[in-house]
Amino acid sequence: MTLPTLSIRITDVVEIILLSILVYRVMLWIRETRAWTLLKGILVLGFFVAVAYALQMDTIKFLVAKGTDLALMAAVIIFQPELRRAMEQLGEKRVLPNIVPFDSSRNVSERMSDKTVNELVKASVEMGKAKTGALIVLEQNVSLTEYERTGISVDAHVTSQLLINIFEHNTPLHDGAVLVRENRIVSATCYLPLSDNMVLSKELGTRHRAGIGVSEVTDSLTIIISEETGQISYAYRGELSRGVSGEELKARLVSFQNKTVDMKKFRLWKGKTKNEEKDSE
Ligand SMILES: Nc1ncnc2c1ncn2[C@@H]1O[C@H](COP(=O)(O)OP(=O)(O)OP(=O)(O)O)[C@@H](O)[C@H]1O
Repeated sequence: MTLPTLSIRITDVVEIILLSILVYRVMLWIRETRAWTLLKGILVLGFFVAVAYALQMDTIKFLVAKGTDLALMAAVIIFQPELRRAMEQLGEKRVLPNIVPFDSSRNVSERMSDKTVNELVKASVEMGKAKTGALIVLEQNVSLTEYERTGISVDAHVTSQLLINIFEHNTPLHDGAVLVRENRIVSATCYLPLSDNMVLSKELGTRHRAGIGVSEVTDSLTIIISEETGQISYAYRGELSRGVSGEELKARLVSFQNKTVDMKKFRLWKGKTKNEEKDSE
């Protein structure tokens, strides 16, 4: 008996590596999202289907054959937010933008200036002391344009006075969230997606849920000031850090600021953005 000769080309090896990375990334994604629970359900269902196939149960086999396409479509609809987030994360990995330099999501992010960090901290501490409720979202690589559209356009430098004024009770702009891009307040009264995380403390109302919600679906950092307690909190990647001090907030903002340092280098050859021009004026 002659054994078949195996000819492995270099492209086969590359293909195996790429597929392994893809499977690994998909598994990580499943682990981090609601899809994990679904996967466990599918595994149980898969076991029963396998039994049905082994025992030649024709009706079940017929239903499975007809229902697979429908189930795939339903999964895409149900997991639309997670799939969208996964695609956005792929864009954030700085693989595509280096190949496709006109990727618009890159244009909106820049390292915040030290002045902006100080103004944000000052405003948060003062609003905390006065128990003025506030919700401030700081954009990073994922564009917040879709939430910006739900609010009133502002376009002004970040200053503590302006932030305090915006969130002042019974003023037209105090409700909802303020969005900050680079060193500017771009919009106020914005409506954010609420987090549906069941594990969150029942004490947390809609302001906190909205702050966490936007941090789950984007890479933004949200500062939340509680109207009830005056506590300063921040949310990042769905995690809430509650009751932080001014110093702690500042440290967090400084590390947030440093995350995008290399964006400047990237944009040296692209010229100044609209806001950079305004800021340098
Ligand atoms: N989806 C949303 N997007 C943006 N802002 C929201 C959203 N939902 C609620 N808010 C803001 O939160 C305010 C209500 O806060 P609520 O008291 O329910 O929350 P909370 O988390 O308990 O905060 P606090 O500790 O300040 O009371 C609203 O007046 C509004 O300004």
